This record gives sequence, C-alpha cells and structure tokens, in this order.
Amino acid sequence: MKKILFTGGGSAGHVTVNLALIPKFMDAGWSMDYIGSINGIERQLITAIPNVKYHSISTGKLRRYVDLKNVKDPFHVVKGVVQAYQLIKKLKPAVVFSKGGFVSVPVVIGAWLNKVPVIVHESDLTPGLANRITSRFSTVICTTFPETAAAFKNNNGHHVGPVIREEMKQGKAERGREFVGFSKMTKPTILVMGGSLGARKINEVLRESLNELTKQFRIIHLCGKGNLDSSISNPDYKQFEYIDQGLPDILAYCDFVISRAGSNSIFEFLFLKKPMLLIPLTKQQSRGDQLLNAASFEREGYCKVLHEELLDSKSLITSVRELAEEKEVYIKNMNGFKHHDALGLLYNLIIETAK
Ligand SMILES: CC(=O)N[C@H]1[C@@H](OP(=O)(O)OP(=O)(O)OC[C@H]2O[C@@H](n3ccc(=O)[nH]c3=O)[C@H](O)[C@@H]2O)O[C@H](CO)[C@@H](O)[C@@H]1O
Repeated sequence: MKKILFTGGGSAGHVTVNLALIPKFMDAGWSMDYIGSINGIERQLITAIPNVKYHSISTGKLRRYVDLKNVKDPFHVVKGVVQAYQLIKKLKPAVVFSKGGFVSVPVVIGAWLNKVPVIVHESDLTPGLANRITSRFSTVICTTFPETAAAFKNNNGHHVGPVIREEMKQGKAERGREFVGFSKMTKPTILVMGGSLGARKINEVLRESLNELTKQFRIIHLCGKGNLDSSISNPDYKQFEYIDQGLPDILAYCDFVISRAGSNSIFEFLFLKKPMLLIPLTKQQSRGDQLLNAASFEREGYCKVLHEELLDSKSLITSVRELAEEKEVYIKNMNGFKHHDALGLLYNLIIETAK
C-alpha cells in the first residue's frame, strides 16, 4: 500500500488543502499519516478523520518581531527536525505534502534528509516564511495565484489554482439555516468570519454595530476560539467559535460575507459567488499577504475592501449597505472567473512525484 505524509498547521488556512486531498487519497486506497503540532488547530481537524494517523512534534514559531520566545524556539525547531526525521525514517512515505505554517519546516527538512520527495503548497500571493524555507528542500511548489510561482528561486514553482474542498460544492441552504437555528424568514444573512482563528477588532466593531445591522440583516458570526460573548441576546445574531463540518451549508445559506482575506477562504467565497467585504490583516500584524490577496480580488471586482485602519461601526455599516446595494455587480464579476479542477491537477502531480 502506498503511503503519503501530510503536514501543515498553526491555523486552518494551513490545513484546508490537506482536507481537500485526504478523501482523494482515501478513495485511491493510500495509507495516510499527518505530522502536526501538539496543540495547533490541525490536531483537532485531522484527528476527527478516520484512517489518518496523527503524529505530533515539537515546533517553534518563526517570528519577524522581537520576543523572548525567539531565544527558545530555535531549539524547539531543531528538536522537531530530529523527531520528524526519525518518524519519516520509520513511516517510509512515498511522498510528503506540505501546506505550510511553521510546523511544516521540521517535517520538510526531515523528509529531505530521508530523501523523500516533497510537494509544498502556497495559497497566498506572496510566499510565507515557512514556505520560503521549505521550498529549498522541495521538488515542486504549487501555487494558487499564477504570479506566485515565479517568486521561488529554484524554478520549481507550479501554478495549480485555487483548491476547493469537494464538500464546499455540496452545501444546502436549508440545512445551514437549521444548523444555526434561525427561523424561516427572508431577511438577508451575512456570515462574518475573522479568519480561522477569529479577529478581535472585527469581533468588537461587529458587536458594536449589531443593533443597527440586524434591522436589515441576520448575522452568523464565526468569532474564533475563546471569543464567544454570552451577554448578547439578539434573535438575528448567532455566534460560533469555529464551524467544521457545517460550514458548506452555512455558506450556501448566506447572502454576503464579511471576512479577513485569507486565500483559502476568499477563493471559497468566489467559487460560491458570495459578495464579500474583506478586512485584510494589516502590515503591522502580518507580512502583508492578505492586503495583496484583497487588492487582487478588488481589481477583479469580486469584493469590497475596508482597511482595518478605517474600521469602525460607521464605516462597517456603510460598507455592508453598499455591498448589498451592489450585490448583482459583484455576482456578475464573479461569474466571469473560470474555475478548473485544481484539486485534480494537484492530486495527479503528487502521484507523479511520489517515489
Ligand atoms: C492570521 C493568519 O496567519 N492568517 C493566515 C492564515 O489564515 P486562515 O487560517 O484564516 O486561512 P484561510 O482564510 O486561507 O483559510 C481558512 C480555512 O478555514 C475554514 N474555516 C474557517 C472558519 C471556520 O469556522 N470554519 C472553517 O472551516 C475556511 O473555510 C478556510 O478553508 O492562512 C492563510 C492562507 O495561508 C493566510 O492568507 C492568512 O494570512
């Protein structure tokens, strides 16, 4: 039986493509292992899947800012490399697929030391730090955006396009309504998603604006772990920390989306033709990848952008109303995007690369 090893984590954006690939390898009868961190979101998402064996290793965050943990973390990364090397030596996978995030660095180096071919995936317009490191130890780097492929120095970039999980295509609006517990009613519904980990500023401003927004809309708020606010009682507002299996149904049910600009999420919204208001992570909080993702979508006319520096209750309410008024224009523009089978392309590439 052929064996594949997946890695990637830290946030769901570094797990989603793995979640899309796993059913394909399962159907083809491959044996599957996953190396992730001890406490990252990948543990919760992957251990819920039967037939995938989860192994955890020590990890260290790769920070761009000064922090006392920067002294300790290189030791965690080195320990992770040793653990990954030993695990891969024992597991003997035919190929490693890495979706990035800091946990992937020791795994990819461990695979390279074991001479196992590695495929890396980058979903943002500019490569993340982890992928810039792991690209040097990889056979192919697959990208969501065409221009990203050229950024990798070893000429091993390969554009595959946005990988959409199969279940995203099978959402049912009525199931979504029942899942969240809204009564049958015609008020348009907005899904608010501050990235897979939630976004404090978006949560605060949204909650300040709730009374005004719910005069016109219903709101489903994915607020991130530990961010529920039990003091709010509004029949047109439902909040969840994170939704795993039910998300396709909820997206099918929603009319609009307010979101961070993580690449996997925005391509899912594009695929489902949901007019979106994007509030990208700022340059102070990140390398600026979401600003570029959002700018690229704005140029194509797929979204409206509200920069966090300008985000307050007034600008949020105005932007949402404008989005709703211009709904048809956004949908028309999104209809022009040509989707192809990126998941199939990626799957075939992995099969061809496997030893
Ligand atoms: C803070 C941070 O580091 N953000 C990065 C992270 O974002 P983040 O982890 O938010 O990643 P994305 O927006 O790309 O993807 C999130 C994925 O989680 C899913 N989802 C989300 C919420 C939920 O309740 N249920 C659920 O299933 C979405 O459908 C999507 O498939 O990875 C992205 C892709 O590399 C980057 O663009 C972001 O800059």
